[in-house]
Amino acid sequence: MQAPAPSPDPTAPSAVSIQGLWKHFGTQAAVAGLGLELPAGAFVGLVGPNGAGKTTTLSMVTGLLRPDQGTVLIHGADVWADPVAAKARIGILPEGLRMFERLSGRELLQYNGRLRGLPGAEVDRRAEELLAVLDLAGHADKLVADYSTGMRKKIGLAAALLHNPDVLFLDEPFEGVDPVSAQTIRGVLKRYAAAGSTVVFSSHVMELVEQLCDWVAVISAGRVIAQGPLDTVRGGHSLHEAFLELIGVREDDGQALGWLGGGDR
Ligand SMILES: Nc1ncnc2c1ncn2[C@@H]1O[C@H](COP(=O)(O)OP(=O)(O)OP(=O)(O)O)[C@@H](O)[C@H]1O
Repeated sequence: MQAPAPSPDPTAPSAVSIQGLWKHFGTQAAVAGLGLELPAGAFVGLVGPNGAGKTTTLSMVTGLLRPDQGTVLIHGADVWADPVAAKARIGILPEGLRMFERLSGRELLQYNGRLRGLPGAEVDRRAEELLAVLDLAGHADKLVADYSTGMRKKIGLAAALLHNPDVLFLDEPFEGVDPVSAQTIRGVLKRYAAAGSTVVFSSHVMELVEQLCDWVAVISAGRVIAQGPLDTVRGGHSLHEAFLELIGVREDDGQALGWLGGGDR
């Protein structure tokens, strides 16, 4: 049986340190002074309602979108001042990942491995292991263009893990993934985290976050409104209940949609 992941030490230096992060789109502040400290070795769930700013935050934290203001450190390396050092330590599975569609799954991993500066033989060894563990060995020579949604998530995850990063960021890794593939992805992530690496993923599925994560950050309107160990954030309730409470669920005023489902057409 696999050993449980060691609990993160909140006093250890942060794996990810975000301070005063801002991003405007036109006049709208999508991320509004967001701050976050994530301990090394934590399995972090980033939750928040639609439009809260999770994807925008992850894009800025991983060097894909330039912030208006603020700093992001990955194990002390500044993502925007020292991108080469910071990016060497991270793996990313973005939402709606665009990939080289005319490469096969195996070629995509070989290409990514060489980009990361790994020796060819090591890339081949790791790629074959990842393809096998993620149940993609039988599809390794198929073009990525012909992969299903779940297969795309899995090959994207393999590409993000190939250089064995210290911190892995995943935006909605389970969206559109069937239960079998989800189980495979969960297994790989747990194994990765059990070895002391840090995982940060966004999700709307509270049950999944409760199952996997030992650390949670709740984002609303571009800010962090709660962060800490899972048990502290949910405070004796389910995460679902705590989330609704923190966000402040809007009451139905009883007036809207009065026509819906009635006899009036
Ligand atoms: N490129 C863009 N141009 C304009 N507005 C944007 C852009 N990207 C995001 N936004 C806006 O910023 C806000 C935050 O969006 P973001 O995608 O970060 O939220 P999210 O928490 O990931 O949402 P969801 O859970 O629905 O994926 C939203 O109001 C969104 O409309």
